[in-house]
Amino acid sequence: MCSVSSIKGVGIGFPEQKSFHSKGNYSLFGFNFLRFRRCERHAEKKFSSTVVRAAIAKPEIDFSDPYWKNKFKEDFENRFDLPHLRDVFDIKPMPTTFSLHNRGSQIVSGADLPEDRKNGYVNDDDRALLKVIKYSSPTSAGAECIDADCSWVEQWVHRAGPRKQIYFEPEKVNAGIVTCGGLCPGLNDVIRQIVFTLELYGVKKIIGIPFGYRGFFDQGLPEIPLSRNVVQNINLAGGSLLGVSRGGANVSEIVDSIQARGIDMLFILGGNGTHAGANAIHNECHKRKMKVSVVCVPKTIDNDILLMDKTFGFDTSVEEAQRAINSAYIEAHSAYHGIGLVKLMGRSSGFIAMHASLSSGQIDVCLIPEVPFKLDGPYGVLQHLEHLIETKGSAVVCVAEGAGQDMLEKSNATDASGNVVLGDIGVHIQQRIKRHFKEVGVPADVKYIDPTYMIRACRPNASDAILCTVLGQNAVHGAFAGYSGITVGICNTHYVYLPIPEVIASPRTVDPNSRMWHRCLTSTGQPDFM
Ligand SMILES: Nc1ncnc2c1ncn2[C@@H]1O[C@H](COP(=O)(O)OP(=O)(O)O)[C@@H](O)[C@H]1O
Ligand SMILES: O=P(O)(O)OC[C@H]1O[C@](O)(COP(=O)(O)O)[C@@H](O)[C@@H]1O
Ligand SMILES: [Mg+2]
Repeated sequence: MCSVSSIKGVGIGFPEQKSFHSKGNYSLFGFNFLRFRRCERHAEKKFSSTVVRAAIAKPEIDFSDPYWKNKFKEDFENRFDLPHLRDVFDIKPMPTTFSLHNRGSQIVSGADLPEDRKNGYVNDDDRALLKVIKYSSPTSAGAECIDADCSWVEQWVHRAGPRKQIYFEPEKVNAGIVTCGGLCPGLNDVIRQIVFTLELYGVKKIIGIPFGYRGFFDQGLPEIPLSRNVVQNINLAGGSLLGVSRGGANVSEIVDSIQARGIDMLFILGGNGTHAGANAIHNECHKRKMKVSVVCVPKTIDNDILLMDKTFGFDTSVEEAQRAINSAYIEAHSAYHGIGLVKLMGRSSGFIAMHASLSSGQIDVCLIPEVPFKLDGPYGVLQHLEHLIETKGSAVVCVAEGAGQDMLEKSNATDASGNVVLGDIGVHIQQRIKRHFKEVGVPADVKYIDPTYMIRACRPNASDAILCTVLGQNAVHGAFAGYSGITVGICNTHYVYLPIPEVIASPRTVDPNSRMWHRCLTSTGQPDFM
């Protein structure tokens, strides 16, 4: 039995938390050194929409212990151990039907492969290194240290890919796919690859659940049968073939619906909220002794999922944002004392704004949620804009939607998923700029562009399309390998499986001490606005 009382859980609040806790003058991984088992780790999760409470205890490491590194590694291995159907069921694997040797319609099972084609499978013990930089000191840029000396400790995570042995008979599999949250370029590409790969294993029954978690219990929403024919061209359009939605996640009702439909492999595409729901679904299925594999594919243009290089759709959004930035730049440069202002998405993370600013090379001021700023005063944004108008004759500002929320009136309103409804920082800054220049008697021509929905409704660019392909295929391999409660990701260019709680303990945010933020500041030339 899992005992909750044995764990001291620390609430990890959305969205303010950083991915790493700060302790003393060096940053310390938020790792749990209590060695509780996986079921315990999940037990204390309370799923409210805006707060995910992960049972992550504050690390108490005895650095005087000569074996602390070994203990750390052992603990890390335990935490990143992947939940498996074997943990709950007495099941035996069978040789895979996923062929590395495809001859047209003839499927060659893994067992019958010729010798020279048998080394294409990933072993359960294969690992990828999660952290690849050895920081020599806690003061190194972006340093993520465990101890005061920033000692090097290997952290390995599980490699994704097809296994030689599988835990489902493909002919009997009943697979479901659902897309939740907001839109993101590449959703259709992932759906398409999941369907293709399932069919390659030999799966005959694949359904799409319409409009996110809502589709599980809204009787008026029929499920969508999926096959290679149905999904063949869906990657040519943005959006999701299945539709998306926020809110309405009642885990017990969803699992009732999974049970009633006989789904035994569920692929869930979504962001941190969706992952929290997916983990709850995974736990509930296991509690009810349902042999269901729940596998997520992280979807968020905000790029706010922990541990991975990036999420699909992010690159595309950054690229799409260029068009808005370029328009703002042209407007600003063509006007007398022109000021262009672009608001980009990013609820609690400024990745899109930072990357779009950097790549465009046209931004003078980039404002993100992670870095506080003032509009007024000698070091404020407005004063700097005055300086830019005086010296350059124009200026372009890029602001992430979650930035500067402290200067807006709080409404306490939430959306259907429980996400805080943000004040419109773009409109606020636009008004403040206009007012300021009027007050100081300097003419300024302010043009405000809000392309937020345009940057996520498009189809993915080539590199995102490839990422979607690999993630979608790996999601299916993970389910056949018998894992559940996992998500797929790319870490240091390698594809991996990660336990869901580890990637949503807090939203991933821009580290103001990172090289990337410093590069952004170097590029914009902006001062500190505090
Ligand atoms: N903590 C949670 N537990 C269970 N379900 C959740 C949780 N947070 C959000 N959800 C559900 O997940 C879905 C998507 O969440 P949302 O926050 O809108 O998007 P995203 O997954 O992109 O962050 C919604 O249906 C929402 O009700
Ligand atoms: O208007 P909507 O659909 O709520 O979407 C707005 C939100 O979508 C996002 O782009 C992405 O959020 P999700 O990852 O939760 O889908 C946020 O940056 C933004 O606040
Ligand atoms: Mg979210």
